[in-house]
Amino acid sequence: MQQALIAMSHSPLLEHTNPPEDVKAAVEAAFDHVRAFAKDFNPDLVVNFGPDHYNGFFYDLMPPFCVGYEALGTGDYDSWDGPINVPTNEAEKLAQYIIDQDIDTAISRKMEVDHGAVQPMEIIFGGLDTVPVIPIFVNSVARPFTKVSRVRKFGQAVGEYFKDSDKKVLFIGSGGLSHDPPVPQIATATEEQRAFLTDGRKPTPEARAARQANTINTAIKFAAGEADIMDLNPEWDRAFLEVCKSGNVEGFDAYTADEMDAVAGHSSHEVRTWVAAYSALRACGEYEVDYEFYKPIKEYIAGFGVTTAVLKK
Ligand SMILES: O=C(O)/C=C/c1cccc(O)c1O
Ligand SMILES: [Fe+2]
Repeated sequence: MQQALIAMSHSPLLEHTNPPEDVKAAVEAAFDHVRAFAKDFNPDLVVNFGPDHYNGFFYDLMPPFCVGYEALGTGDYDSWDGPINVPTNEAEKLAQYIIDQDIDTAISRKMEVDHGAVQPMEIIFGGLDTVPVIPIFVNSVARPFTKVSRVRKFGQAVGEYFKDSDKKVLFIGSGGLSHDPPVPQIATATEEQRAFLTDGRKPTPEARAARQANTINTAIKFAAGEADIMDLNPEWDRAFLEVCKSGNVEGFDAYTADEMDAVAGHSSHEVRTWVAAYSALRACGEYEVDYEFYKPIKEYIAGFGVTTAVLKK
């Protein structure tokens, strides 16, 4: 088996809020599963589809996709802070291949990636300086959003590139499922928020702490039924997981940005990373989802999903 997949939610609240013990234990068991899965698969390379939350990408230049040739973590919410082990030459060849398939992508020789991109690798491998990783940004917070069918085609191009590779490649998708954390949106932003969304790199320690405290407080209130954010939508989450399991990645095309906002929250777009990852795996062959965990967890502001998939023999 040359390709495999892990698609999972992330949450910066994992270390900051306190769900009931049985919920924490269930999430930890899911993390144990993905760690064992990755250890068993023993990838030579990870291709990591991740979102960003205005830590690395801003409205001064917001691409739908970006392949990182070199990258570093932003360290938000105590996530990976520093250089990432990216095989630059392979990333360059991958981007050229994607473009040759008539799918345009940005590239970066200094891509900054936040908790949303790095958390799965921190959980699975203990960091981003171990297994070589090509980080790929998939815009999941900043309108305008590219159509989901485009994300599928982008993922397919990535998968095709690796289909006959002699390397064992693990595709990771990080994000989702339904959730609506307090990340500002450009359409409703105040002047100050608009300035931040446009060019908010390198926040002061105070600004970063205030943002993080706001998210943590919102999560605590959300769990207590008192927060002014959209509820999680387990029904939507389960339907999305069914599409992942079906193997029919064209089924993702029915999702539209407006409907996702309306029924699953403004950060449900993070499932675009799953769409890219599942489409990449599908381009390598028929797959089966051999593990699924799901729980709506208000303390993490996340419809929390964890899946693994392998190619059919
Ligand atoms: O960027 C933030 O401040 C918050 C991000 C967040 C909160 C809850 C769930 C997630 O997936 C997030 O990325
Ligand atoms: Fe996120």
